Amino acid sequence: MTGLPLLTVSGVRHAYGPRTVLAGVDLALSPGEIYALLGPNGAGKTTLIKTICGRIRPEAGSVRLQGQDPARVSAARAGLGLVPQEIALYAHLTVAENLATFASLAQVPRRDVPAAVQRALQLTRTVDRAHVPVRHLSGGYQRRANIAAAIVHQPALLILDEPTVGVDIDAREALDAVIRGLRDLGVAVLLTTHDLEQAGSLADRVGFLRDGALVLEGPPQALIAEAFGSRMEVLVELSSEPDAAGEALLTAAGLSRTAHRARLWTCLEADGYAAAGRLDKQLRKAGLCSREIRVREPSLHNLFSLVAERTLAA
Ligand SMILES: Nc1ncnc2c1ncn2[C@@H]1O[C@H](COP(=O)(O)OP(=O)(O)OP(=O)(O)O)[C@@H](O)[C@H]1O
Repeated sequence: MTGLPLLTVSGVRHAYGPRTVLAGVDLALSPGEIYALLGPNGAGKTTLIKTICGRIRPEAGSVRLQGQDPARVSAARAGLGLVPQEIALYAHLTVAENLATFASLAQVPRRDVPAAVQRALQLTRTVDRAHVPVRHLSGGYQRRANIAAAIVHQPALLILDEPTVGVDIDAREALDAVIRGLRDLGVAVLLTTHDLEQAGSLADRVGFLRDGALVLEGPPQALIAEAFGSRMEVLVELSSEPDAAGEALLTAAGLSRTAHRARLWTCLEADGYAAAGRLDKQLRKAGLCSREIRVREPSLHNLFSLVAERTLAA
């Protein structure tokens, strides 16, 4: 992270009818910084992105990109590139044809278009697919081609809405490498994601949006250390889904169900390994079979649960 903020969002408020979605959001982003915006479904992430892009005018507060308001000044909008959730490319055109089209739309001078296309292909590692129609590309290549289209005019800020949707695990590393490469060139990157592994490994800072405000913000490892200290996560994977009595027992033992799998239960303990042994015995005695008990360092998943459950100390 270097220099003064490139993007400043101050006290932004927005409502859809009676429903307030953004209730005073403050956010600053510097050149060469990756910021991951996290939050449950419907938290307002996409609305905030639309506001930053100038597509929604906030009812209160302000957005400034390089000192200008993107909702009013088209030159400010030229300073950003957006990769939406759904791939937004011409499916029948090749990657290079798409990039040339997007370059022209972004008013790159005609003589500079070939070099701009080449640069975007190289930065997104899509040179080998330059002459392939987009509809024949894998999900990972389509996403990178969409990033290429968003950066062909060399914006200072790149915004990615859910970049890992439709991208398989193997292609994610390549995607992350492209995002890091852009960051290293000084591009500021703002992304929304439900992929907490990606956010934890990629972002310089994360921000949790809840109830229309950023309730927690900072470097992921520092936030995790601050929230959990030296506690470890104990994960219990049961052989089968517990019945009501089993659930009561697990809850009484201090475990809570993970969001994604009914058989996977978790708790945070100061004495992680000893606690795992204790739990194992306790569960066996009660007739609950665990397939595996793991002890690991807390992650953004734990922090996300903590924030979502509003149990974080004020
Ligand atoms: N055009 C609209 N009119 C009315 N309500 C809307 C509109 N767009 C979004 N909403 C509502 O505003 C809330 C925030 O939506 P938004 O898409 O910003 O959330 P999000 O955090 O991006 O969600 P997700 O993670 O599911 O993409 C949701 O309750 C949504 O239903």
